[in-house]
Amino acid sequence: MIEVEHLSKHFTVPKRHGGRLGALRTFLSREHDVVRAVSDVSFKVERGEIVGYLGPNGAGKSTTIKMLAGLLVPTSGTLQVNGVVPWRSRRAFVANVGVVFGQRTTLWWDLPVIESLELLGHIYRVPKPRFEENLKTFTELLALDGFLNSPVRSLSLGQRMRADLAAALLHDPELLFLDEPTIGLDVVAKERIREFVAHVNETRGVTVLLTTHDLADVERLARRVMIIDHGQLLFDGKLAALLARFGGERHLVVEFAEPVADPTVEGARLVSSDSVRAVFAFRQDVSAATVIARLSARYGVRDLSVKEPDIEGTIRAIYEGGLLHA
Ligand SMILES: Nc1ncnc2c1ncn2[C@@H]1O[C@H](COP(=O)(O)OP(=O)(O)OP(=O)(O)O)[C@@H](O)[C@H]1O
Repeated sequence: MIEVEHLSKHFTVPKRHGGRLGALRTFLSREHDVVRAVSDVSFKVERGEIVGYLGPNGAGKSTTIKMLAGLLVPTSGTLQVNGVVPWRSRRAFVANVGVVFGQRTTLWWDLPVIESLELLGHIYRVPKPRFEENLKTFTELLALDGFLNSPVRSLSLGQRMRADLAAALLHDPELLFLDEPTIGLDVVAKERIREFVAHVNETRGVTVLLTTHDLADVERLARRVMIIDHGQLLFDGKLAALLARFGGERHLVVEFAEPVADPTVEGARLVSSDSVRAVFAFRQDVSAATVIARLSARYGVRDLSVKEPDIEGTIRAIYEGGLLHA
């Protein structure tokens, strides 16, 4: 369904100068830096999968999604969605894809929700009976009826997100891009969105690529995760495999008082180290207090924290400790 090979996107930005008059020098200079937002990324997504696309801020997630959605042209590499190159055949492409950006709506701000949906039905040429059927289904599943006649600008964030989801799926796309679909929602509203996404995936076979910072979304929906950082794909596999590889142990993240080269401590293994920071992993049956005591006896420690091997902790440790770079 999605085939991405050696995909890269580089942006050229004015070189930033620091110091006194830095802003003026930045403004006047003709020098440029290259931001490698996405760098040599390859993956495939099969029909019917839900894949979590994760990474810290600025990792390259949105840039990848924008290329997949045909909104950005890659610098190099190839990309096909359903056999179509998105930015070359926008019309053929959008017919089969739905996109929901949590941060902004695709609906018309001043129109009642129902009119936005009808307008989209016309734009996508959804046959009338199919439109009515989908509207009925989504109204039930997403409980839209209380606000179908309200203008989008008057909706709560949760209501707007539900309306956006219905809008993205009205034309029966086979693929759905969800970019932070639960951002800013309360627990109940988040769960409703997750339930709906799981339902359309199960009953309609809709393939979903999900970008989120909320790992409960991933835990609930995605069996497979891809992790990107600094534009590079660091992990692609089952969530369970990621947790088995990095989650089986607890991690001790240490900040030393001074730079330490190759720190060691009995009972824990060094996962990564970078001047004053180091990450150690240790087994569940080893006491954290013992490892900490041994460490502080040997080195000056400014700060430390123990990370439990839950999904949240595991993935945060991966981002912070660069575990996958190791
Ligand atoms: N149009 C642009 N021009 C220049 N640089 C850009 C542009 N778009 C993105 N970047 C840079 O590319 C890198 C990747 O950005 P991107 O928005 O893809 O990250 P992200 O993983 O989606 O982050 P977030 O979780 O914060 O949304 C960042 O360094 C960003 O500043």
